[in-house]
Amino acid sequence: MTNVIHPQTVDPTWLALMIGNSRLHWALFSGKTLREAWEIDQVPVTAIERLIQQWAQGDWPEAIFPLNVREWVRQAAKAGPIPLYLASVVPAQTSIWQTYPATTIVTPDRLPLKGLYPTLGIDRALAILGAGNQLGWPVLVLDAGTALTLTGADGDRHLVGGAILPGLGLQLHALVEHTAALPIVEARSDSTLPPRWALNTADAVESGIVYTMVAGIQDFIGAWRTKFPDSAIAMTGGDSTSLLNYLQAKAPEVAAIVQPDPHLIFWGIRSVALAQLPISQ
Ligand SMILES: Nc1ncnc2c1ncn2[C@@H]1O[C@H](COP(=O)(O)OP(=O)(O)O)[C@@H](O)[C@H]1O
Ligand SMILES: CC(C)(COP(=O)(O)O)[C@@H](O)C(=O)NCCC(=O)O
Ligand SMILES: [K+]
Repeated sequence: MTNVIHPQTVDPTWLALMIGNSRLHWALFSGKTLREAWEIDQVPVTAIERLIQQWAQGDWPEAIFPLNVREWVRQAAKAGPIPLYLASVVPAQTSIWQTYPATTIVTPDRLPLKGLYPTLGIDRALAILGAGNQLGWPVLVLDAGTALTLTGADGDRHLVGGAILPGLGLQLHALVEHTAALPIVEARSDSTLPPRWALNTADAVESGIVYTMVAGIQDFIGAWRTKFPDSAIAMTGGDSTSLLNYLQAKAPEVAAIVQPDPHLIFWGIRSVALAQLPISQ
């Protein structure tokens, strides 16, 4: 069981929410300190409306707040509605959260980054900002979520560009959905490499997807390092542990320069919140 946490500092409590295509990613901060991070599954729009109403009335729905943070948020809310910093790549969900009275939508124009294109995902912009703040610039971010995105910025915080492909889970599921005879294959839990020359269907699917993804990642990292030899490289997202384990098995020298950090997007959101909230630096 996780320990119940309580607000002990004078720094304000605030919440960060990143709405991804698979899950809602939450973090509870006091001031600049991340106290707890958790994920919940996508919730249908009607259910969210109910949850937000409940929350605005001082009830802390278990569907959103795990037991160990409920006492913290309950106490912190005595001082007024807890600020919520929201970023979303699912437009249908974004507006609903504005019915909560203390929501700030994080938009790209608030971020100290250059050269962003209008339709760039806010998750990608925040992850590159978070990674640059933590590791320095230039920086390349791999975000292994529903999609696998690669996003790079130079030493001047200027977006160099990136790439988008179906993520590990999505590739496995899409192949099953669009074929008649292929079985559901989950990536193996120990993230060991499958046999490359597979002799059964499940291994063949896993081999095809894993080896091509890892080769693609190696190729992109190599190309980035040719441009920016000393650049930091960071990886985040739900499949980052699996992919990094595969990379470690296949190309340990490449894996060694990739820094995993599950909270890159939250570090990006934090820099927006710090500029607005009364937080001691
Ligand atoms: N507990 C989990 N529940 C759901 N997906 C998970 C979980 N752990 C790892 N994953 C992997 O995370 C991927 C989604 O990554 P995530 O970062 O949550 O995506 P998004 O940011 O698009 O919501 C899925 O493809 C799945 O393989
Ligand atoms: C590429 C994405 C779907 C990734 O979303 P995720 O896998 O994190 O849910 C998202 O960043 C997005 O909708 N981007 C807009 C297009 C772009 O970044 O160019
Ligand atoms: K992603």
